[in-house]
Amino acid sequence: MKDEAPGRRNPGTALHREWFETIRVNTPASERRAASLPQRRSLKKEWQAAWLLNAVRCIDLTTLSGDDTSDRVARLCAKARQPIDAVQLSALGIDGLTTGAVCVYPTMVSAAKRSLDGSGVPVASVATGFPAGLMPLDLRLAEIRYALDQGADEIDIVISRAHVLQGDWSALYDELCAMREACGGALMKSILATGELKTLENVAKASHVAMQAGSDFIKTSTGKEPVNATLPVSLTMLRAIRDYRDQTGFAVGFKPAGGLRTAKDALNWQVLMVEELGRDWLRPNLFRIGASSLLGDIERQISHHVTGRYAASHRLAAG
Ligand SMILES: O=C[C@H](O)COP(=O)(O)O
Repeated sequence: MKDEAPGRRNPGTALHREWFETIRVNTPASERRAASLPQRRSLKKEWQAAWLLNAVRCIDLTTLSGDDTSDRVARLCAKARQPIDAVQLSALGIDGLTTGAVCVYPTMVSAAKRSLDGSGVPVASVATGFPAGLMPLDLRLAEIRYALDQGADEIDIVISRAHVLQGDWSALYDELCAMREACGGALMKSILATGELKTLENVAKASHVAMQAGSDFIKTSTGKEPVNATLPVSLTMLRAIRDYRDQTGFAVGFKPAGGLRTAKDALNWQVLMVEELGRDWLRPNLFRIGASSLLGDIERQISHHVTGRYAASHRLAAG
């Protein structure tokens, strides 16, 4: 796999409709497969803690609220630097654990960069008219450039759902290529907003176009759609990632986001990754979990693993 270099970028390809035009997705079969996951791998207790710690290092710790302030972002960044209590980590023989990134609105990037200075934790910014993306393209591209000027290391863009719903794959591809170019050296994660794409076939096709246009990650949702990340949608996207790897040799990352709140979710998504793509994908350069409130439950489970009891929520470091 060509994914070892830290700054790896997906070079993309020309638009190859033949890679996706005939795709058919058996929705009931995908749903059955997703539903069977929790039973497929019963993780032993001692391994659960390791899987949960791995989930932590893959979290894009997120705040995307209308009432965000630089103080809230600073608290979030403090959590990103030290997501799990140091005493508990040392009981597990680990030190230096951080989240994968923090994810904020463009106007919060500079506050996040200040708070994360020297930590090595990247700052991801949403852009392109997040969450709906219904702005003229030049303004969406200008927003990417603004976020980069503020210091963003990664850009989470949203696609135009209308292009997918109308089957206008050239328009989607061209728009994404323009965004990819505007991202320069920053990683581009493309949010498909799958809850608004109507069918799993559309999800599969949009995934292919996003990767062909050079997305470094494909991401399920903004967290603002009525339906956000689900296991059947994720299964469809992972199979598209596998196809793209088979066609090009390039490993694109995956980011489920929106509604992941429990340690069980973190385990289920990792099991899905391993079963569909293999263990190589379970690291931050190929797997991120976009979540605003998942860390609290993981902390509770880690605390229980170390001490044998659940800590009161005010004793945990997660906000
Ligand atoms: O990209 C991340 C999502 O906006 C987070 O969604 P969430 O608040 O449901 O965890």
